[in-house]
Amino acid sequence: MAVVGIDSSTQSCKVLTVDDDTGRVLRAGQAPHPDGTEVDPEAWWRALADAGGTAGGAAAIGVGAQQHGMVALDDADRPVRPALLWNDVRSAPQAEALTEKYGADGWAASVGLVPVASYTVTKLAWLAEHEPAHAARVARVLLPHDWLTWRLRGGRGEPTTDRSDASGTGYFSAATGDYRHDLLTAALGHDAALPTVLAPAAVAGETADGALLAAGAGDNAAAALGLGLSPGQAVVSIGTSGAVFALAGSPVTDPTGAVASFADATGRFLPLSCTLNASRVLAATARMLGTDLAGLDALATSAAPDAGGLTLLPYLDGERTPNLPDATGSLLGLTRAAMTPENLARASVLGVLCGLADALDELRAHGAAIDTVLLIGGGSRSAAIRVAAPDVFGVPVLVPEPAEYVALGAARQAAWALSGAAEPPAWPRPDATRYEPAGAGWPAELRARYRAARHRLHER
Ligand SMILES: Nc1ncnc2c1ncn2[C@@H]1O[C@H](COP(=O)(O)OP(=O)(O)O)[C@@H](O)[C@H]1O
Ligand SMILES: O=C(CO)[C@@H](O)[C@H](O)COP(=O)(O)O
Repeated sequence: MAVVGIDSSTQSCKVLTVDDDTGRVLRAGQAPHPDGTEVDPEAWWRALADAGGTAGGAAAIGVGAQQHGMVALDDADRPVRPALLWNDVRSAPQAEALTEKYGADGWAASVGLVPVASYTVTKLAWLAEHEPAHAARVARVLLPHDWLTWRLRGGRGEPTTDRSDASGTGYFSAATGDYRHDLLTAALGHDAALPTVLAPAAVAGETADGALLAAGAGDNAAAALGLGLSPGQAVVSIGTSGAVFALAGSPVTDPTGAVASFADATGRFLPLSCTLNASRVLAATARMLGTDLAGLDALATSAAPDAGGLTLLPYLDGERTPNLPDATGSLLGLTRAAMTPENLARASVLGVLCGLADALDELRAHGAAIDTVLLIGGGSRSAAIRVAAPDVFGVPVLVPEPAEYVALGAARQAAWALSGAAEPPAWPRPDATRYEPAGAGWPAELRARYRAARHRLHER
C-alpha cells in the first residue's frame, strides 16, 4: 500500500509517496513556501496541495514540519495573525525576561530547554507584549505539523501533536510527558487549549477519503526516523537551520541552553543543538561572489584548507546557538593575500561547519557518544561541505544518498500507524558515501581561531 510523508519545512513543502512494505519512494513533489520569518499557515496548506500532499489515494499520511512555529488560533480556530517561525528573533527580549523570571536552571529542569527566540513560548510572550488584542483572542496554540494534520482531518475533532514537536514549545516536558500550562500562562497572560500529545504510532484521525493520519513529528525527529538513526551516530542537517542531534535513552539537562532535551518520534529522546545560520550562508556568499552554488563549490574546493586565515563568523540572521539574536556576521583575517574569492567561498563553508562542530561538542558534553556523523539537508549536496566536514568534525561523515529524510521519516511513521505494530517497519537504510578525516593539523587551529573570534567579538 502507498503511504505519504510530508516535510513542511522553512523554505518548502516536500511530499513523498512511499511503498509501506519496502520503503521505496514511488513519487515526490515539492512546492516553495513564502520567504520571511512569519507566514500565514494557509500558505503551508497551498504548498502542500501544490506538492501533491492532498491528492488522496494513500492508506496513511504522516506530517513532519519545521518546529516551534506559533500557530495561534481564536475561538473559531482561525489564526489571529501569521505564524511566527523558529527563525524569527523578535522575541529575544521576551526570551531573556522569561529566563530571568524562572532561571535557566529552572527552565532546563522543568521543560528541558532554556528560552531563546526560536521557541514557541517566547513568541507567545512577544504577542502578549506587542499585540495584546491578538493575544487576548488566542484560544488555542498549535505547531505547524499539528495544524496541517488537523487540516488534513478537515478541521474535525480535537487537534493533536506528538512528543517530539511538543518538546520544542517551552511548555511541555519530554521527560514527564506533561504540559506546563503555568509557563504558557506566564507567557501569554492567560491559558489556552493545547493539542493532545499522541503516542508515537497512534492514529490522529483520518482524511475525507479515509487515509489514516499518523501523529506526525517535528522535522528533526522525523529525519531520525527516516534515517533509522542508531546510537553512536549524530545527524548534522544543513537546511535552513543547522540541526545537530542524536538518539538518547534519557533526557538531558543543559542550563546553558546550547542543547535542548527534545523527544524523538519513537518514545525516546533527541538532544539537539541548532544554529540559525546554515545553508543560506552558502547561498548568500555565492550571491556576493556573483556565482551560484556550483560556482561556490568550485571556488571553495580550490582554496587553501584553512581559507588562508580568512574567518567568517556567519551570524547573518542573528544566531541561536550561541544565543546571539542581534549579532551580524563578521569576516576576520583580511590580508591582501587572503582576500580571494576562493578563500571567501571556503570561509563560508568553514564558518557553517565550525558552528556545527561546536554543536557536536555540546552534544558530546551532554553524554552523546558520537563516532560517525550522518550529513543531510540541502547543504549536504555541496561537495565542499562534504569534503571539509570530516576534518572539521573530527569523525567520519556518512552522506546518505540525497533524499528528503524528514518526509521519508513521516512516511515511515504513517506506515507504522497503519500497521499497529510495536515497532516501525524495518525499511532498508539508505546507501551512504563515507568521507574520512585527513588527519591534518589545520582543523584544530581553525576551530581555535573561530572560538577566539567568537569570544573576542561576542562573549559578554
Ligand atoms: N548543492 C548545494 N550546495 C549548497 N547548498 C545547497 C545545495 N543544494 C541545495 N542547497 C541549499 O539547501 C537549502 C534547502 O535545503 P532543505 O534541507 O530543503 O531546507 P529546509 O528543509 O530548511 O527547507 C537551500 O537553502 C539551498 O540553497
Ligand atoms: O528549530 C529547529 C530545530 O529546533 C529547526 O530545525 C526547524 O525545525 C527548521 O528546520 P528546517 O526548515 O531547517 O528543516
